[in-house]
Amino acid sequence: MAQHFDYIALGAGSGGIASANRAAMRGAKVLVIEAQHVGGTCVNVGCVPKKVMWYGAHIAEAMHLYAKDYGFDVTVNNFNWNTLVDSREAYIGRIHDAYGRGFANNKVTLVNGYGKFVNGNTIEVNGEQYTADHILIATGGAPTIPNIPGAEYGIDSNGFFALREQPKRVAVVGAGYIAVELAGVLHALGSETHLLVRKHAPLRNFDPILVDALVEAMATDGPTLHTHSIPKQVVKNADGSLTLELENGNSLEVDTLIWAIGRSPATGNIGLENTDVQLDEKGYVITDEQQNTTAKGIYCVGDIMKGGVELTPVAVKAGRLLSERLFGNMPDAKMDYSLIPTVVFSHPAIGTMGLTEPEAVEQYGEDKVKVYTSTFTSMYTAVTAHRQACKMKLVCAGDDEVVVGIHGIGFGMDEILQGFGVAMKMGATKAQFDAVVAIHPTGAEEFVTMR
Ligand SMILES: Cc1cc2nc3c(=O)[nH]c(=O)nc-3n(C[C@H](O)[C@H](O)[C@H](O)COP(=O)(O)OP(=O)(O)OC[C@H]3O[C@@H](n4cnc5c(N)ncnc54)[C@H](O)[C@@H]3O)c2cc1C
Ligand SMILES: NC(=O)c1ccc[n+]([C@@H]2O[C@H](COP(=O)([O-])OP(=O)(O)OC[C@H]3O[C@@H](n4cnc5c(N)ncnc54)[C@H](O)[C@@H]3O)[C@@H](O)[C@H]2O)c1
Repeated sequence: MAQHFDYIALGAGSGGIASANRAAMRGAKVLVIEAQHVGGTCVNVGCVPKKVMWYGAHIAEAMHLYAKDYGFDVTVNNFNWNTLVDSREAYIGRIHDAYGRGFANNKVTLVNGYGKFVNGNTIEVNGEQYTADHILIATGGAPTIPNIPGAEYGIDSNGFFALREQPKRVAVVGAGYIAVELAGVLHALGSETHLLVRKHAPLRNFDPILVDALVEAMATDGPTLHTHSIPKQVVKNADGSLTLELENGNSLEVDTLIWAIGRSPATGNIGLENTDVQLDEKGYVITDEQQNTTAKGIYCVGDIMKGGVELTPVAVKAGRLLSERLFGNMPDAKMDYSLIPTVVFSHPAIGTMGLTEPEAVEQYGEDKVKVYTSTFTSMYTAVTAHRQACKMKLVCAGDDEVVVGIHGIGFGMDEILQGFGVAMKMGATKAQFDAVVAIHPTGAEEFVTMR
């Protein structure tokens, strides 16, 4: 006999955990099924280990680039990659424990195993069947590997987090968040790092002020950027090194190759053919604005959702709102996918929300868009030989100059954006930004003093 639950979450990542706990808090009998580690991509091979490595890179930069001019005579005898990895994994272990306590407190049942739909209200895992009135699919995604000869000699972001030895020479292929973040970390920690992008720059869909400043920062103190560089073939050499052959005729020899060319949704092997859930041509789940799939009683949040935004807080919020709708007496609850702030943990960090300048011009017309910018040297680096630029931009639209885009790159930008996000979400105008007294001396004050 199948065990029956009010709610099953397939996948205990950002979306599944948040939704399951909220449903249980609202009185539902909940089952979570997880094939690997609780916490999903974010906790195990995403945001969390990435941010730890980024902090490690910060410490390296402080010692190598800045300490001397602050008067410290620092001699670094050794950097032990494994110590950093051990500290990181121990921290992740403590997060796993916290999730376990959360599930226990909320009386959520966890089953470890790979779940598959048997029909629209039944999931089978480890040979057992479980039924529910409501089922959430939150299975996340996996890194994409290109279809070229020798691609298998490369690793992906999961492989990066599994590295127990620091690569001496490394190539990172891709131009998105992951490529930029991993290349920045590897470079700062001392690997000879090459970042290969297909077009003229990384993060090319971000506001041009960010792209230009990032490229400038990379040229000064960052990984070697190879533009217009498309891998054609990877050859493994007798000494174990890899030669990356490019379509433009160039080649590059490295010890480790990391593919960071995007991710694909994990929907291909979960028995969706036994349900009425429809996928788009790339395998993303089609939903309406309340996370309903095309199958009654089956919902979806997170990275597998068509038209979604692949960020942890998005999966978490959508998951919680769905549970409020299903079990919390909030029939109209739905996620607002507009104006989502995001940070790239590059060197220096990027924070961005809303429209880029080109997008605003296209949407409102050139004469309705006014742009304010600020360029300065972060005070943290200004007293050193490694001066690092901060660049900020406000994109305003209409006669009221509503702030429709906020973009910044520079020291502290990762922590600055959240508060301005509140103002933007409330529809703040440039005049309202200016009405706030600045906090001095900070980088954030530039956003309220731009002329
Ligand atoms: C390197 C990297 C860095 C990132 N950094 C950030 C960041 O700094 N900030 C940010 O906001 N976002 C970041 N992200 C994105 C973020 O991790 C994802 O958006 C988020 O994890 C998506 O949550 P999810 O619930 O959709 O899926 P996931 O977190 O991927 O969880 C899905 C879970 O489902 C499980 N699963 C899959 N199929 C089955 C099955 N059949 N049965 C049982 N379990 C199954 C998987 O094992 C997994 O645990 C990063 C991603 C990566 C890869
Ligand atoms: N700081 C953060 O919040 C953070 C960090 C990491 C990831 N994420 C999330 O995870 C998602 C996935 O990140 P990602 O970096 O894998 O994907 P992405 O979509 O951001 O970037 C993929 C990049 O690879 C390039 N590319 C695609 N195919 C290629 C090929 N064959 N050869 C060379 N380049 C190719 C694309 O042009 C694109 O620039 C992001 O969109 C983001 O939402 C967020």
